[in-house]
Amino acid sequence: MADELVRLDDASIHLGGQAIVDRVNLTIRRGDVITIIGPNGAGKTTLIKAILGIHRLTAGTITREPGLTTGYVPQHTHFQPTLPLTVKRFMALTGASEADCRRALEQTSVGHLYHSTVHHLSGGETQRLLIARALVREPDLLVLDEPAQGVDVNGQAALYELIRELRDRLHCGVIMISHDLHLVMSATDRVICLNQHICCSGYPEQVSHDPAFVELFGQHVARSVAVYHHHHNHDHDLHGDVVPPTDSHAV
Ligand SMILES: Nc1ncnc2c1ncn2[C@@H]1O[C@H](COP(=O)(O)OP(=O)(O)OP(=O)(O)O)[C@@H](O)[C@H]1O
Repeated sequence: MADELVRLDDASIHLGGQAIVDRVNLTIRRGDVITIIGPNGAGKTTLIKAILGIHRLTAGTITREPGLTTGYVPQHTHFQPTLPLTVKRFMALTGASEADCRRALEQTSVGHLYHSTVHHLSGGETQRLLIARALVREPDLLVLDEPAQGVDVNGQAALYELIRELRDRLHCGVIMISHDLHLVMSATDRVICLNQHICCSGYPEQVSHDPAFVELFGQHVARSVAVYHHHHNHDHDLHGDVVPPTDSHAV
């Protein structure tokens, strides 16, 4: 199918004799922003490593678009504190040209930090630097493992906004793992709830009402996510005043 970047059919990964990922079916297309949620140890990182080709499937198939390039932001990046490392040097380690490094840094709005030391960056700046590194090869698919970790709440919303902007500007696909359920529900097109197998998946609002989601995250979380992702039950006129909904908006 057109724009299909990666397709998993009944994909399983067994590690140490256990099914860590169990018969997952998933298609990622250009333009998608897909978020994987699920409890600790659910196999989320293992699944995205399979998408990247780091883990081999033990059953099922994975099909990648020929010539697919991926950009990856791993869950843990440790900067050695005893080594003074500048943003410039960190980006140069990718082997990309200075122009490409600078372009990627501009794309994540941290171009002004080119000569800064990586240890002095804030949580949000660090994550933007890591996304910039993943962008230097102009990936078809951006794979992000908890991109908002270490970022304050306002910064998290801005980061998810950036990810959507990058998807629009670069016309790539995005698959990410997140634990920030509220932000996920507002910033993603499709949610996959993983607990070895896919418990439920779909548009954020569908998923938040799914019994499997409620079972995994509890009534309280499900209710708060559903409230957060509310429908407007009214429209506004040209002056901003509230008016009854038109038929096309009625829910
Ligand atoms: N090489 C390995 N051999 C055996 N078990 C492994 C291996 N790698 C990971 N696991 C196990 O697989 C399970 C899933 O790990 P994974 O990191 O994919 O989970 P996760 O959903 O990303 O978790 P978290 O949200 O805590 O990051 C864990 O129980 C982990 O201990």
